[in-house]
Amino acid sequence: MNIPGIILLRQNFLIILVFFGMVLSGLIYLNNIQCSCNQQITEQVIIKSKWKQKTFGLRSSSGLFYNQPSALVLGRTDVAPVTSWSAPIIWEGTFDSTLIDSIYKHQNLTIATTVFALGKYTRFVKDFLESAEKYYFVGFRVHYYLFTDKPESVPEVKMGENRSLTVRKVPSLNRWQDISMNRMEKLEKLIEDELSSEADYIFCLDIDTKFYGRWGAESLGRLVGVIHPWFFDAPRDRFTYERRPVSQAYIPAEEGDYYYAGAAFGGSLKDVHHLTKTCRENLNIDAARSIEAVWQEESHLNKYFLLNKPSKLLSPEYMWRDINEGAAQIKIIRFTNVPKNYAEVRPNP
Ligand SMILES: CC(=O)N[C@H]1[C@@H](OP(=O)(O)OP(=O)(O)OC[C@H]2O[C@@H](n3ccc(=O)[nH]c3=O)[C@H](O)[C@@H]2O)O[C@H](CO)[C@H](O)[C@@H]1O
Ligand SMILES: [Mn+2]
Repeated sequence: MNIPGIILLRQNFLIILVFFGMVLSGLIYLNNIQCSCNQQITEQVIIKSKWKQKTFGLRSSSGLFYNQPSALVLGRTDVAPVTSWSAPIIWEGTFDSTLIDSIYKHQNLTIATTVFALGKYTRFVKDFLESAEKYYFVGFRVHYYLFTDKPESVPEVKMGENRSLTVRKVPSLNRWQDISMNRMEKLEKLIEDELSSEADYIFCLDIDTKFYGRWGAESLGRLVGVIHPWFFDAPRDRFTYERRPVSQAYIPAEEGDYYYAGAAFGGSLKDVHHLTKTCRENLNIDAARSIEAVWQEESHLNKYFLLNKPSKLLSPEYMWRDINEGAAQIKIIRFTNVPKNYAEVRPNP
């Protein structure tokens, strides 16, 4: 080969080399993009599966005897057993406790249950815990979390098998409204930091309360609200929703489904985490504008449930006015407020 021929060959060789170099770096670039995508997907999967979700379905045992459910006849005709968005409303006579317990026992559940007792409200702890041990999720694993500013005053209560109590010290607060509202933030943190790998469901309850009847697996659901005992038969324009548009809890007179109690709500960890986070954020926005909703976090909870419909509602049997009060529709009082002298027990009016 002559000299110009050799030069030509070398030039072609260089061009081919550069071409392959470009293809190779292109491939490396694409591969990197794919890797970082995979990484993002893995992270998403981890975030999603952070919540311990069991999806066993509603398994039942053979050989279990119970009354045949009817497609035609309602268990109750004097109350509504379902909402207009097809969520069940749990009333006595609408479920079979033996069947429900047997279904949920298969799932080996842990139910976290939170209460707050600050200041003089520590006096309610003993009756709450003792009555819960008798009636609340009997036969299931229950982990109570009690937040108090006086851990030393928490009484010794004998816990059943698979049942435990964790006491957390929290700072005292001067206003009952702040104590009540502050629960949302504390619950949000508890779920985030500790419960995700520990519990399957959570219920958040008032402490000035007592159980008098079964509260069991019929109450379990993704997002659970309790119909307030004073408003189950009232028209929505009479509900004590927050009516000032400046508040994040605002609900106009022509909107609203039910009036829900602030004293009891629950559901899956993921859903209750979202609920507490949203309410805490909205409480903070209101506070920054120097506005406090008429019924504090209960107002924000009602706004949340208007925009995020509960998947299950509990009738006022699950949060009644007082053990000595009745109503035609209340066939059993499961959980009720205990009477209190507001002026004496609260730190401020
Ligand atoms: C039946 C019902 O739905 N009750 C709600 C209602 O009034 P309540 O009269 O039930 O409110 P409350 O005085 O019981 O306060 C709510 C909770 O805050 C805690 N606490 C309060 C004061 C105190 O000094 N120490 C203390 O620990 C305690 O856990 C108590 O159960 O409105 C409140 C907010 O405005 C809450 O939404 C309550 O859940
Ligand atoms: Mn209360």
